[in-house]
Amino acid sequence: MQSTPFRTPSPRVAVIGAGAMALALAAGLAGGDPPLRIGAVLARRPPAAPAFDGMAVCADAAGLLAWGPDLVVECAGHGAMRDLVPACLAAGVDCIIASVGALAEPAVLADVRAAAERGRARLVVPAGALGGLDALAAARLAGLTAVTYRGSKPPAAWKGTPAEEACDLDALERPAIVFEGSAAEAAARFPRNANVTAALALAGLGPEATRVTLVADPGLVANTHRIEAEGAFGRFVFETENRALPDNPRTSLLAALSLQHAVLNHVAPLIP
Ligand SMILES: NC(=O)C1=CN([C@@H]2O[C@H](COP(=O)(O)OP(=O)(O)OC[C@H]3O[C@@H](n4cnc5c(N)ncnc54)[C@H](O)[C@@H]3O)[C@@H](O)[C@H]2O)C=CC1
Ligand SMILES: O=C([O-])CC(=O)C(=O)O
Repeated sequence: MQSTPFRTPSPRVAVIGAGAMALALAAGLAGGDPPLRIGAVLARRPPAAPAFDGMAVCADAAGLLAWGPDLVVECAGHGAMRDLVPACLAAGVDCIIASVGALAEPAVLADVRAAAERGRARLVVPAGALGGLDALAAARLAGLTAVTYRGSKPPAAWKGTPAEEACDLDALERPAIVFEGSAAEAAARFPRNANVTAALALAGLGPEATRVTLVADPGLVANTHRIEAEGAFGRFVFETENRALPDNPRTSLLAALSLQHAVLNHVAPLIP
């Protein structure tokens, strides 16, 4: 038998979405050691970037499933997560998702859970642009008392969001709070900027009790995420300053790398 660095000889990995994160994921996996080529993409139109060359292009969930993936990575948006991921899970295909914010809606979480149970498949929720969720999920087992999150991005990253109603993004001279509330509300109102708050809520205190502050800061070039957590375990503070992807100022490179790591974790026998 041919030797392979993966658990199966040729893992069949597909991606939903062909935007900034899918591009970074495809290029990252193909350039890795060992290289792993994503074989299929579900996209609204055939993607032009060379990173997608050679991939089967699918138009819908039926086409994707007909290609025969053993792993699907969603990086398209809340609508794609809600509409496409349950079908993949119900068909027995494991999924890794970027658009975690969709799970802050209890009905969507229930739907996805039921589909995964029906298909005996696994939904993987990566930390995305955040870090520290392994510690938070472990700490939760002994009880958490408070989890707060503060996410700060340059004004350009908040364009086209409700932050435009909170301040004049083009005229900001100092940091402005554009949202304060629960993770549930943050994930729903900022579907392209606050998926991390839903991942934090799932790992910790849930969508209502996780407190969120979102900030537009003209002094920043990086997307900054700060978590503070307290509970029976003690206390931790985790902060990361993330470079954005070249094709999307809202999305951190670390979010794409987190998906890449989750894919490798799924296909490799051992990965640190
Ligand atoms: N968990 C995390 O830390 C993060 C999660 N995200 C999530 O990842 C998503 C993707 O991020 P980017 O690649 O930066 O966004 P992007 O806007 O660059 O790309 C999204 C792509 O998905 C496509 N798309 C949308 N709905 C689709 C559908 N139903 N079927 C097929 N294609 C569809 C769009 O046409 C676009 O090409 C975001 O919308 C957000 O929900 C983004 C950043 C961080
Ligand atoms: O990439 C980031 O920094 C976070 C983000 O957009 C999200 O959670 O939706």
